Amino acid sequence: PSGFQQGGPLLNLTREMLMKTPILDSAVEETLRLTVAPLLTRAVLQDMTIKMADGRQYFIRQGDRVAVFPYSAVHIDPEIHPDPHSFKYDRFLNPDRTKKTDFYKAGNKVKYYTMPWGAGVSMCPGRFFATNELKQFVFLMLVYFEFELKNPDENIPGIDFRRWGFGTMQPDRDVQFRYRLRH
Ligand code: HEM
Repeated sequence: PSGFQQGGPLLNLTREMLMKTPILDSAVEETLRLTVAPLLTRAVLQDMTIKMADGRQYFIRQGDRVAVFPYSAVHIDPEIHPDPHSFKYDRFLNPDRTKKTDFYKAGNKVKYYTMPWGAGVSMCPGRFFATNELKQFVFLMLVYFEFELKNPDENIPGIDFRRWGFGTMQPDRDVQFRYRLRH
C-alpha cells in the first residue's frame, strides 16, 4: 500500500464520492444481473396458494421446500431485459443519468427486475458493504493503473454454468491483460 502512494496521488476516496457514481452504479448492477445466480430456498411453514403474475396458481404444502431461481426467471428474461446476454453498462441508467427502475413484462411494471441479493427477510445484509467494495476496487484500479488487453479483439468470456445456484459465478476462461502504474 505505501508503495502505491510513492510519487502518486494520495487518494481519499470518501463515501460521499462513492454515492455520486450513477454510471458505475449501472455498470455494477449490470454485472450482478449477468453473473449472480443464487438459488433462493424457502421452507413452507403453512399450506398456501402462490399466485403467479400470469394467473397460474400453485398449491404448496406445509413441509415443502420452494426454490426460486431469479437468474432465469428475471435476469435473462428478454422481455424485461432486451438482448439479455449482452453487457450494457447503461442498462440501469435513464437519459438524465438517474437510476432506471422502470422495467416491464407484458405491459406490467416489474418490481423485482433483478434479485442478486435475494428478497424478503433474509435479503443479503452484506449488500451495501459488497457494493462499496466492488466500486472501490474498480475506482482504485482505474486511478492507479493503465490497462491494455493482450488481445485487442478479446470477447467477454462466458460464465461457468456449473456454479449456477451458488451465488456469484466465475468466467469460463481467463482474459490476459497488461497493466502498469500510472504514476
Ligand atoms: C456480491 C456479493 C454478495 C452477493 C451476490 C450476496 C448474495 C446473497 C444472497 C442471494 C443471499 C440469500 C438471500 C435470500 O435467501 O433471500 C445472501 C444472504 C446473506 N449474505 Fe450475502 N451476498 C454477497 C456478499 C455478502 C457479504 C460481503 C456479506 C457479509 C459481510 C454477506 C452476508 C450475508 C448474510 C449474513 C446472509 C444471510 C441473511 C439471512 O439469512 O438473514 N453477503 N447473500
